[in-house]
Amino acid sequence: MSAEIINGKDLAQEIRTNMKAEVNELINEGITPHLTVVLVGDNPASKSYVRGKEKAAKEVGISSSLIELPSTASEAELLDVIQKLNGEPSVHGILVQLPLPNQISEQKVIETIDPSKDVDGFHPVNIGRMMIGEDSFLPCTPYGIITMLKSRDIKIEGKHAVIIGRSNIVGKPVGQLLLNENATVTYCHSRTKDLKEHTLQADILIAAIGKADAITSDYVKEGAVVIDVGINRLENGSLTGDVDFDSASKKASYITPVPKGVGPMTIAMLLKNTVKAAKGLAVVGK
Ligand SMILES: NC(=O)C1=CN([C@@H]2O[C@H](COP(=O)(O)OP(=O)(O)OC[C@H]3O[C@@H](n4cnc5c(N)ncnc54)[C@H](OP(=O)(O)O)[C@@H]3O)[C@@H](O)[C@H]2O)C=CC1
Ligand SMILES: Nc1nc(=O)c2c([nH]1)NC[C@@H]1CN(c3ccc(C(=O)N[C@@H](CCC(=O)O)C(=O)O)cc3)C=[N+]21
Repeated sequence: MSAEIINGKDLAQEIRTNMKAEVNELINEGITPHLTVVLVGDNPASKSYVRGKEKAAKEVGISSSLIELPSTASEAELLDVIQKLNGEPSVHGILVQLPLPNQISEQKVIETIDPSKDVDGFHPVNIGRMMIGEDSFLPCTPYGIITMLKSRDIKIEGKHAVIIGRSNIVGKPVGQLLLNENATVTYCHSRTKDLKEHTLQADILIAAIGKADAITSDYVKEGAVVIDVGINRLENGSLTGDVDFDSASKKASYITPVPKGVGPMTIAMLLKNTVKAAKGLAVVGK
């Protein structure tokens, strides 16, 4: 079988185009959705992601601003910035770019963001609400993955989804969203014994480990849907995923590429969450 490619770049473009009218309506009502991104330090990958987000926001009419702190910034300084943004009514969404320098606790930062402005969906209130199936801000990458599956009418209910990776921002929440959609979910991680034994059972295989081209066709069941979350920069400057695209696409029924796969969808879902925040639709407590 030769897999059909789910192009996240094109789908994200379609989503942005469809969002414009909704944003315009809000602007006509006097509400311009506004996203503030906080970037600590000068990690080139983070800077490039932030630029991508600003460009996408502008395209749909969402205004955005960037607050940059030096890599030496203290935790107290960053928490102070977040508290000010929490209290600023014109700011609807707050995103603190991860990873943060070692002197700053990521968890403390995430917990300081007002859950009703947490457009990343990382705050424990949003994670908890997602877990019990209540309305919340969904984490952007998992939300993007579900949107990609639904765009092709790929059935999730009753399917066996195997997730490789269990981070709080990708692996765990994508498994939870698939469970909410009635999949049977298996999580694999670095301590999993015999990874292949699990992945070869997957109807839907999600790779989110951060190891270039690690998941070859040997790990893929014939006809599986393969979602590649990995973003790995090679020495020659090119980007590649966690999945060995050429071999895996010979067995998969659907596959997502890198680049032009999950990455652009993550940004599109961030914009959706920002509009949701601006509409005051986030019924999340503090
Ligand atoms: N496309 C997008 O929008 C996004 C892409 N990414 C990319 O996705 C990838 C994963 O990101 P993230 O979740 O933050 O990464 P983390 O490093 O936080 O987590 C990696 C996970 O993979 C597991 N793992 C590592 N090596 C193996 C292995 N050989 N076999 C099985 N499991 C393994 C780890 O296990 P253990 O828990 O035991 O250590 C861990 O759970 C990265 O390439 C990142 O750049 C991330 C966010 C958004
Ligand atoms: N608070 C926070 N929220 C995040 O959502 C977050 C974060 N921190 N830290 C880093 C990761 C990574 N991430 C990506 C988003 C889009 C692309 C993306 O659009 N990639 C393009 C390629 C871009 C290029 O060429 O450089 C693609 O895959 O086609 C990649 C990576 C969001 N993250």
